[in-house]
Amino acid sequence: MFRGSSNFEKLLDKATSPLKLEPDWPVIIQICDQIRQGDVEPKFALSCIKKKMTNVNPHVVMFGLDVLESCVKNCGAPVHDEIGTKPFMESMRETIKTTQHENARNKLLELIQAWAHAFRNSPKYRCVQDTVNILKADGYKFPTLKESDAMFKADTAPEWADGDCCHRCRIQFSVIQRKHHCRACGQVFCHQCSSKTTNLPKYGIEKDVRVCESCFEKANKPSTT
Ligand SMILES: O=P(O)(O)O[C@@H]1[C@H](O)[C@H](OP(=O)(O)O)[C@@H](O)[C@H](O)[C@H]1O
Ligand SMILES: [Zn+2]
Ligand SMILES: [Zn+2]
Repeated sequence: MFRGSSNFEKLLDKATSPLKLEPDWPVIIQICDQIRQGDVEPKFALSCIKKKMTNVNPHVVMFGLDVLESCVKNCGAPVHDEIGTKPFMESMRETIKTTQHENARNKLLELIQAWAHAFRNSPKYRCVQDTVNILKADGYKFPTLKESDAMFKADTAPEWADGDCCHRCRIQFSVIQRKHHCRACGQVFCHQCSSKTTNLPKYGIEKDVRVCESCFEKANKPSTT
């Protein structure tokens, strides 16, 4: 875990270097991949990104916002679960109130508005819309919403299901018969039914991870073309 974090921090410092003249998208994509592959905890990643918001250098702040925007768009629920919390939203409000950089303030208002729109049907992330309402009540002016900003295109691995027996052979789990999860379908299996591994590029998972028999076959069937 520690290695992943230090590697993540190096990537983030590179992506937000004040020496850069424009966003370093290849590095930003690597950062998103690290989160999507589980190489770094989303909570840790976002705490590092948040620190960039308070940097004295406006370039660092703006590049940090580019990283934040990309992670929210590309990493799915693990990141949404972090930003859609009251503490995170409060820290964003604090940044909007205290930052010396007008561009950063406007970019953050734009992002929070886009997230509120994207999460409009998710009560779980209600505090994002609440934050927009509070900021409006505080007199902040939001830019016109661009629908495209609120489209999260990421195809992310499904959340893990729970169960007391194997999804495929129905054997009951016990102290001996341990549970395992397929990273492709998210279902719970015994070891015998999920002993294979494969990468899942469609979910941004480049390394081999545990999958069930049927997901292994699907991921490795010869293409018909
Ligand atoms: O070994 P355990 O103590 O039962 O814990 C299980 C392992 O962590 C499994 O990881 P894996 O899928 O990578 O095997 C995970 O899928 C299960 O949900 C956990 O219950
Ligand atoms: Zn089984
Ligand atoms: Zn599966």
